[in-house]
Amino acid sequence: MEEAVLITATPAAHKPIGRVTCLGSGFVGGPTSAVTAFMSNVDVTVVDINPERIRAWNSDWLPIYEPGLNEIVYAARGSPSTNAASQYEAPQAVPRHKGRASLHFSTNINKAIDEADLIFVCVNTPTKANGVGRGAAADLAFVEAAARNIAQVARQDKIVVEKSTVPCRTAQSIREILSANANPGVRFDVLSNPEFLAEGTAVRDLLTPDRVIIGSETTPEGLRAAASLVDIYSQWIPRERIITMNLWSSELSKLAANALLAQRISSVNALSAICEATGADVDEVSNACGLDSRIGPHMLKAGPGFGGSCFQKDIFNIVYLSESLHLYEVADYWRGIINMNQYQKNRFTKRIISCLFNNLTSKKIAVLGFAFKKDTSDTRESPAIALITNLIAEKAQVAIYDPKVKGPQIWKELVDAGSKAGHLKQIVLICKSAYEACQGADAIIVVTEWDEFSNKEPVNARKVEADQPQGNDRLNVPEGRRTFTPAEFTCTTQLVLSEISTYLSKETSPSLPSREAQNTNNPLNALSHNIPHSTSRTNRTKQQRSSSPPSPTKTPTSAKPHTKYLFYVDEPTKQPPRASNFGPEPPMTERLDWARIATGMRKPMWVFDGRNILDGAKLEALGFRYEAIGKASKYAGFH
Ligand SMILES: NC(=O)C1=CN([C@@H]2O[C@H](COP(=O)(O)OP(=O)(O)OC[C@H]3O[C@@H](n4cnc5c(N)ncnc54)[C@H](O)[C@@H]3O)[C@@H](O)[C@H]2O)C=CC1
Ligand SMILES: O=C(O)[C@H]1O[C@H](OP(=O)(O)OP(=O)(O)OC[C@H]2O[C@@H](n3ccc(=O)[nH]c3=O)[C@H](O)[C@@H]2O)[C@H](O)[C@@H](O)[C@@H]1O
Repeated sequence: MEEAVLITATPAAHKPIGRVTCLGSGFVGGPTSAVTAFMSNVDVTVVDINPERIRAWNSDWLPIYEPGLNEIVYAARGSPSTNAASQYEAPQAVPRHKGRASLHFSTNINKAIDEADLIFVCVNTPTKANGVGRGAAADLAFVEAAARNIAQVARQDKIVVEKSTVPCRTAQSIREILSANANPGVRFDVLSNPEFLAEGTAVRDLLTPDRVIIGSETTPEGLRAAASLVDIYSQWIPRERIITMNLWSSELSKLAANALLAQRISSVNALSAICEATGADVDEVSNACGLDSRIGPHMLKAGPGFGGSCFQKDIFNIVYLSESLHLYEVADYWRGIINMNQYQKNRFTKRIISCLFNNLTSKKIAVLGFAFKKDTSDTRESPAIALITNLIAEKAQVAIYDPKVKGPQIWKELVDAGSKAGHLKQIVLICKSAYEACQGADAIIVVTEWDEFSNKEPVNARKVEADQPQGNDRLNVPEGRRTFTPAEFTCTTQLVLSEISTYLSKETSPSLPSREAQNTNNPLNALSHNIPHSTSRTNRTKQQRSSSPPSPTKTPTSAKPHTKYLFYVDEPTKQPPRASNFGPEPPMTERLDWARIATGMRKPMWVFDGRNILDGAKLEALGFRYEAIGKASKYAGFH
């Protein structure tokens, strides 16, 4: 068996990388390329077979929503705004970070492959829908097509980096496809470099990852290729967080990490069912367990079942692998996590139906949130889809509001889940505000934990700091210095960028690579330097202003002028010229006024909190009947 190898010194003759091409401009390819172009000295060209996506990446209206992403893309593109007539002025304030554009989006795939020294493969790897392994194995058609394309076009040696999540030993298949189709004299080295970013925190995760994994062959050529990639990442990531290992360990580590994370969520969701039956409170149980340092606090939040494009797919991948290896008990173990997730989704719907007197016919149900989690526009496998499909089957009228998901995307998901488009138009309403959705409703269901829905007191930053400085470990902030808590961190673009800017500029931080500490041209510094302190166009609400943690300029940890708080608008006020899923982001709204909602609802007024983001006592004081995941029901099953 090959042993894991830690590259401590860069092998002498490895190739310096100047140009990187990324195949796939999705949730991974786009942000990863943007941060790489922004933080390193390489030029990155992102290509995609979907021209609409590339058009969107080249426009003011990016195809995905991620806090902090707009600013980095605009800066790295070096072309602040493509629409001169736009009222969207924020990008003009962003400087060119290197004095030139180093991030490009293109549909000319062959040219980009030909010019690249290193190619990231960030294409989709969905679960197979047909044939052998249907419903479980990974569909590698996009990966194979990408490999063939690279082999046919390349006229010089390339390093091919598998960034997509793939089954263990896929690098072997890629290598065979590349060498079988290669032009004479062209050599390919294949690396595995799985991505661990989570949506909603992608920029932060890419800027300050817990670790970067690079798998390579342990031959001199393989190690040299790995060293080339280490060189890129080490321009902004501390070297000790860049781990090298053999290819198969790297591929399996990605699947394993996702399976372990999903397993925690299914475990806590299973406990939530016990809580509801016994009167225990799942938040209290999670907190009690998470304070054990061996368990840790993350990924222990009960909810309506996990969503997103990867957890289920990657566990199915392990199930399929286990069965292929005749490890049936192992396969059953992992399959149990998905079964529990499905059970949780159905359980939540059943509880709602039970409370509503087992009759939803013609009742108006407001669904708050459609994205699979907050701070993303992604809807893949969102628990909202199964929930709404169930409500439709019960003949309810459904009004949906999500601050970042566009109407056409919601229609598409519901049609893909089996609803008829014509029927949907009659019974589903997509609303521009939560107030519109809740007007005249019999019940409200909170499916996504967007901050604006919560009526809980914002986290008291100072108290959390004193109690549990858990946000700091991820950022490796030196002892005694304050940073934002994870909850604050994920809230807004401003927090993400200003905190990261502060972090990267700390000259005394022992964990920073010296390049960052000494680099006065650090692009993040420039980014915050040049953004005017204008409140006139800010989309921050009164409440956000009063409840936000203090500006880094006012904290003792960040006295530098360039760490000032960013008042930044990332939403254009003008509609884009075409109708599509890719449009301007609507402004973030203030927190919901639940008293106002109460005045417009039908009685009895139900609120079903799928995320435990509401203060039930406050709602009950307003006359609502409040039910929450993992808390004993007061009403279900009594009719
Ligand atoms: N979404 C996430 O948060 C994460 C995803 N991953 C993994 O990364 C991979 C990509 O995921 P996403 O970015 O979410 O998928 P995505 O579906 O958003 O993007 C994939 C893109 O690749 C393009 N594409 C397909 N074949 C191509 C080709 N031959 N040449 C150029 N472009 C091509 C597609 O048109 C699409 O735009 C998957 O394997 C996924 O499991 C890993 C970590 C996080
Ligand atoms: O491979 C991937 O695609 C990525 O999958 C997840 O990231 P992501 O799916 O974007 O988001 P998570 O924060 O992990 O949430 C996944 C789902 O679990 C739910 N969740 C999460 C955490 C929790 O405590 N409880 C809970 O129900 C979320 O609401 C969401 O529906 C992993 O966290 C990433 O590390 C990984 O790179």
